Amino acid sequence: MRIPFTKMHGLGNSYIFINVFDFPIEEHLLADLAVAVANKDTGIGSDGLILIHPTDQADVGMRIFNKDGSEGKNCGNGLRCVAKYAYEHQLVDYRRFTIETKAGNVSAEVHGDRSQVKEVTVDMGLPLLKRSEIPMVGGQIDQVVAEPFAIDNDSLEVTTVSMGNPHAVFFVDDIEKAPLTTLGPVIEKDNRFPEGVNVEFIEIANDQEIHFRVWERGSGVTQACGTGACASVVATILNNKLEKGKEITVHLAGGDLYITWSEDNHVWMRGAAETTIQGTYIW
Ligand SMILES: N[C@H](CCC[C@H](N)C(=O)O)C(=O)O
Repeated sequence: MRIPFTKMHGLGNSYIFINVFDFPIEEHLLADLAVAVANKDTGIGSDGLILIHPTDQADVGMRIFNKDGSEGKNCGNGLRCVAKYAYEHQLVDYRRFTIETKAGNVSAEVHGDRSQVKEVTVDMGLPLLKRSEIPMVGGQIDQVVAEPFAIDNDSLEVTTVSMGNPHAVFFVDDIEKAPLTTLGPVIEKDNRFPEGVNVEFIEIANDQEIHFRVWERGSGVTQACGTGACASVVATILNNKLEKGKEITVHLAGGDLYITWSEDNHVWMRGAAETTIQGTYIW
């Protein structure tokens, strides 16, 4: 197959995008295609695959597949790239439009002209906070906020938030010493998370900034995670470490995202989206 693709990233969290409006792909090929394109040696190299597809539920649709071929229900960095692509390629007529995800619709607004969108704002909707919505098993209390979480020989405290996809957030005193590659993969697959989980470590810098590192479900360490940044700001506010309604700067490995958990409970994400390669993948 000769597959036209565009490689884009949000703060270094990169995906291979296929415009299904022009190039439909059979469903049974998608997981293997995600693994193939993500491979830096034999493929293109990315954190996964994203399809931009027609839908009657929104202006455009997004499906996201992790590096291991698993399908995620949402992707914040992917959404900003999809919005950029859709506006620049005239799949949509206006700067504000809706995007369907497996977790429901979101609304996006692009900033910049059709020749090059630099930044996108997304209303990510409401965070899901119930244990059953994460999902997480074990424990009785309906919301998981600073809950004791024994793992290997460590005893941590976990706060869980779903942005349509599951996130386990842990607070550390020094982000550079976060056990990202030691505990990340273990927590990702822990049986308390029946659908797996994205794992975030957070250091509070001040009342408007946090430092962030992530081990992603299905992709491992990535430079950035948009839904993770949203979940982390919500978790920090649930722990009374930050104030609701203020724009928080999240310093990720790949750059900064600006997140607000507003008084009406919507989570807003603002950040960059960039195109790096357009080409044909031979598979
Ligand atoms: N690994 C995630 C999907 C990608 C999310 C991330 N790249 C983002 O920007 O939100 C999951 O399986 O839920």
